[in-house]
Amino acid sequence: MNILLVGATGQMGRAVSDLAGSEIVAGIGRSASDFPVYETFKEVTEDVDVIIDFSTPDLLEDMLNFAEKNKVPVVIATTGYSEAHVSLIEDISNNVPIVYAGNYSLGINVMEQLAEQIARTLKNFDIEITETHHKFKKDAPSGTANMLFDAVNHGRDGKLHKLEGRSGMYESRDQNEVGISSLRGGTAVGEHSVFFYGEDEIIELKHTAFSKRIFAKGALEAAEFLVQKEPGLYTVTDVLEG
Ligand SMILES: NC(=O)C1=CN([C@@H]2O[C@H](COP(=O)(O)OP(=O)(O)OC[C@H]3O[C@@H](n4cnc5c(N)ncnc54)[C@H](OP(=O)(O)O)[C@@H]3O)[C@@H](O)[C@H]2O)C=CC1
Ligand SMILES: O=C(O)C1=N[C@H](C(=O)O)C[C@H](O)C1
Repeated sequence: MNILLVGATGQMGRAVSDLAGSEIVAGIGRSASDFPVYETFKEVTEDVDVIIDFSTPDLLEDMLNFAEKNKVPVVIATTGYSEAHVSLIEDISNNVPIVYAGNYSLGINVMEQLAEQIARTLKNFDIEITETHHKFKKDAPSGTANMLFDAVNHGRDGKLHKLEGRSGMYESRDQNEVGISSLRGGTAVGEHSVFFYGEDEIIELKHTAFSKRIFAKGALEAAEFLVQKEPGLYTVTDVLEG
């Protein structure tokens, strides 16, 4: 594969290039690397089979314009998108194949399915989500916490709503709220828990990432999957199922 790596010299960009080596033919970023790194998409002249993006929402529009114009599939791993950004991803996926996920690890994608199943079965349990990341992370809640919310909300037929951080006075807990708490510090790679609180019992589903390598590996597998595919919006579960 000839890969264009967006966010090439960031923490995740370096994890991807360490694994992919010479498959990275160019990057988008603001520092130098072993391969050509451009600040804008219009400078890219290399033949590209697939784009892998670990960068910032600010680059989304230019990246999707480049992908559509050159008919190049895209693996989107960046988080922190607005609803308008997500609509744009959905629109462009009518013309180019896209995998879009807030987390490319294997474990989180199975955890999503388990969380949905527990939410559906234990209808009266209160649900809370926590996430912990390194001190450099820019967005909160994490993309993964949002995915886990979507999973439990699906299990409760769309009746749930998010409460991002609690502060102040409350009469009582709204049965349909899901509190999402974000912790930031040090070098924490990524920890996510979904708690289900019942009467005299608690279930905690917990995932801990010990390296950034797992996300890079998952994104590269998604890229291999995508180069064969028709336009559409795909998930990591689609990648795992081949
Ligand atoms: N889906 C998943 O599995 C995962 C997703 N992520 C997500 O990936 C994204 C990147 O994470 P991470 O690598 O830790 O972050 P970094 O801040 O380390 O990397 C972001 C990179 O994007 C570059 N960049 C930012 N703005 C621009 C711009 N306007 N033009 C060109 N380059 C730009 C930065 O350049 P500069 O250094 O010069 O600012 C930096 O190199 C985040 O959204 C994160 O949440 C992370 C891990 C896993
Ligand atoms: O910024 C990170 O580091 C991570 N971001 C993703 C997220 O927002 O969920 C995935 C992973 O947890 C690491």
